[in-house]
Amino acid sequence: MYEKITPPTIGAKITFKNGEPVVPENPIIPFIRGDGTGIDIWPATEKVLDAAIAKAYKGKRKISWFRVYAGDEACDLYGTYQYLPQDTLTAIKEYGIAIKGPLTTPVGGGIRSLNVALRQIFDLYTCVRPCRYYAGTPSPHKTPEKLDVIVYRENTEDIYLGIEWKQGSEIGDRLIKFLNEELIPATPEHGKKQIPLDAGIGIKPISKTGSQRLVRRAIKHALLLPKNKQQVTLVHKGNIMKYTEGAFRDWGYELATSEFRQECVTERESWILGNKEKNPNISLEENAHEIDPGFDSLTPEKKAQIVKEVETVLNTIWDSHGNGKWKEKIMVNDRIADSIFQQIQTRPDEYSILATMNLNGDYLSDAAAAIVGGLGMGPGANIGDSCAIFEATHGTAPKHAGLDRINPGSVILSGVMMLEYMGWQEAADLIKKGLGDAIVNGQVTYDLARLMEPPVQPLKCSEFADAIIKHFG
Ligand SMILES: NC(=O)C1=CN([C@@H]2O[C@H](COP(=O)(O)OP(=O)(O)OC[C@H]3O[C@@H](n4cnc5c(N)ncnc54)[C@H](OP(=O)(O)O)[C@@H]3O)[C@@H](O)[C@H]2O)C=CC1
Ligand SMILES: O=C(O)CCC(=O)C(=O)O
Ligand SMILES: [Mg+2]
Repeated sequence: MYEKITPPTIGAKITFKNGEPVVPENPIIPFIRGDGTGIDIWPATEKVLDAAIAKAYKGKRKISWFRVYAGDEACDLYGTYQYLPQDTLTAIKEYGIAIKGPLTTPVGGGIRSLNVALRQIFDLYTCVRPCRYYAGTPSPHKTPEKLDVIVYRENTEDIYLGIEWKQGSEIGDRLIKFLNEELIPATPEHGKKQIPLDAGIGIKPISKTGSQRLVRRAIKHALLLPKNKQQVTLVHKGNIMKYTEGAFRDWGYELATSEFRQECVTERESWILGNKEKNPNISLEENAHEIDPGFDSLTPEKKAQIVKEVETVLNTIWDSHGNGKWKEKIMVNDRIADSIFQQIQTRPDEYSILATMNLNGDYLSDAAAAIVGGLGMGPGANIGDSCAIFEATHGTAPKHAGLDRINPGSVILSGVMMLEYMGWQEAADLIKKGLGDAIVNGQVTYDLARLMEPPVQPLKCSEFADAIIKHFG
């Protein structure tokens, strides 16, 4: 079945039932070491995960690691250009849960991203990237502890679908001609716009299905959070990209107010309900005026539309959500993407789950990780309905590769997410404690050491793993 790899002889498969993993006591889990700093990070990660599982379950539970290959080391084993061998895909499909280090993607030309390919091949449509602060972690921000968000990033579409044509290519030029001469003139709202003839072209598909399945998972996650964190913010640039990013917002609200009607309230609904609670005799017009600051300058049609919105909200959810009951529901709001980048810095404690499309989530997860300690502290998970692959937010950081100095924290914390996903909470908790205590004691790698005051001597990557294990307690 496999060309060049052999699964462990001991261990059993993880299966999936209704989208959730069913985990045996001794699961076989494929891992990809990764390019660049993967060579340093993976051994540290494996050591910490194994030690935590051994301590938590005293031999009753154990992972049988199954080494599979992707990226540069796959080419070494399987031959030139064999970046993602069939063996690796077969193993991940068969065993259901995998964990990986970072993989290189060249800029401009060359292969398309192996990381993105894995997400698309296994339909891992949800990328979950929590950004929370560990006490004692140095940060350029004054109050990093106020940020505790989870980026829920759509993981399979948007421009990451990779449908693009190079400037000057035959099909690219044909497409531009077709758009300029036929489709744009046939669309009155585009007026006389034209695409420059020397443009490269990329396609940005955002589907209703893709958007709603992502928002569904985000809301389900919010339901499990403490009351004060039960909020989902739809992040988009819908003012500019109305039918892709704007549609993502609209489909998100549509899903929240249909599938989760009893559990959710939208921000606008909360204003309407709140206005009536403050003044039970408020008219529909006055209420509409309150929720829309520019109401007076709107056209009569637009005013009527907002009044109708107020009436519909009060008619449909006053009984279930009024009289303050909405405060117990999941708040669903939306923010424009550029604004959310400043909001997570200036008002971090106002946000919880940030549901995004693919590109916005990619940017936002690096930015949020920077606030709570940098990319060395940014874990992640790619989750589908019958497979999950855990990986850090960061890339291969090539200049640090092979020097035993990079911070393995983000892949270790991705391992923590994997253990939690498997239901192995006790082992996950040990690692979180060990990592937190190591940081509080100033036992950190170079990235955190350089920000600490007073400065501390940095630990090596491997030493940081040992320090985490020592602090299991
Ligand atoms: N999922 C994946 O596998 C991903 C792969 N990539 C790929 O990785 C390659 C390199 O990308 P690049 O843009 O350099 O981004 P990287 O995320 O690899 O690194 C950028 C910088 O972030 C810091 N950093 C990254 N990882 C860590 C860590 N574990 N601990 C501490 N600091 C860290 C380092 O900063 P400093 O030097 O200042 O300390 C590093 O130089 C590209 O080919 C890219 O496509 C990128 C993102 C995700
Ligand atoms: O695949 C890559 O090379 C980059 C992907 C990335 O930046 C991410 O998923 O965060
Ligand atoms: Mg990224």
